[in-house]
Amino acid sequence: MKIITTIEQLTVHITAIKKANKSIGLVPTMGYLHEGHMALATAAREENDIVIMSLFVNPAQFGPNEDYERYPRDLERDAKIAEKVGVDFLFAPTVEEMYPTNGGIQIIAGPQSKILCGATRPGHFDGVLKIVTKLFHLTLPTQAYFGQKDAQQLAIIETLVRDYNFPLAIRSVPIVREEDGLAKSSRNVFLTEQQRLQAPVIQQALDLAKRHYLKNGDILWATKLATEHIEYNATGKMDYLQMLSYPDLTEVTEQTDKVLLAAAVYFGKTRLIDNIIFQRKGE
Ligand SMILES: Nc1ncnc2c1ncn2[C@@H]1O[C@H](COP(=O)(O)OP(=O)(O)OP(=O)(O)O)[C@@H](O)[C@H]1O
Ligand SMILES: CC(C)(CO)[C@@H](O)C(=O)[O-]
Ligand code: BAL
Repeated sequence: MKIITTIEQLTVHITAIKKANKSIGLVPTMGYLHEGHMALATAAREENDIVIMSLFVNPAQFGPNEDYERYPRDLERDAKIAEKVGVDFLFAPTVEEMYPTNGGIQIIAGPQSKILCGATRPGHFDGVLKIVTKLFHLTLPTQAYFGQKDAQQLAIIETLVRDYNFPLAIRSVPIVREEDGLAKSSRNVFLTEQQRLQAPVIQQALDLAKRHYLKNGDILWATKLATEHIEYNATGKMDYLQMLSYPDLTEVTEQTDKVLLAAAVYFGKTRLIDNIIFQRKGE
């Protein structure tokens, strides 16, 4: 595996790969790798000739009072993990390398970005689209891999790619969980022992809401029950727990096929997200 830190080096490799007519699988990450990222890389490894993983804590998607500074970083550790799962190129640029100028041109995400995480993190998805657009242009992937844990992000990136005719396919990978159901996340390292024990309530609550909704069809009641389940069983503070049509992220109606039940909960300063996606009329 080669570690690359500059756009110039990356371009040399991409040009050679394209010339050899090889397919490229891109796995964008912010590093501090865990089994969730490894599942993305494994899927990319199976489906492409060349796998490129990017590792970049993107300042553009963090708000001023968020955890950009304290986000966990460990390039040496990540490089070992990436190599093990068969990544060919690890692209780990600096902020100056990615954002050397600010010409003021922005990519603004649409209505899908104003709710759920976007309501709490204004501008977050604009920052995500900024970096993924750059990564798509720099790596020219045949396919790019994203996790369903960030279901809203996935839906917004799919919209960008569809509406702006990016010549690549978006591949989504199911959520990888700890044995007790907690979704794997780089931010889990920030949890205290007590918070870590409580954190699986998020998934339990989402399951409860799903079962209740499929039985009674009452969204308000299902989401209220699930919210209370978290509030009763954990010290975490609710950000949101909502049920929406997926992937458009609008209100659930009789026409809705797939439903997203998503939650974000603060454990101290650590904000965890999780979701489940299911057929409105049951599997
Ligand atoms: N548990 C998981 N299962 C599947 N995919 C995941 C999981 N966790 C992260 N991913 C995916 O990995 C990619 C990179 O995510 P990122 O580097 O932000 O990791 P993260 O663990 O989600 O970080 P954090 O939870 O702290 O935001 C994203 O496409 C994300 O959806
Ligand atoms: C897609 C991404 C790597 C862009 O910084 C990030 O939002 C993430 O890790 O999900
Ligand atoms: N996986 C989402 C990245 C973020 O929290 O900024």
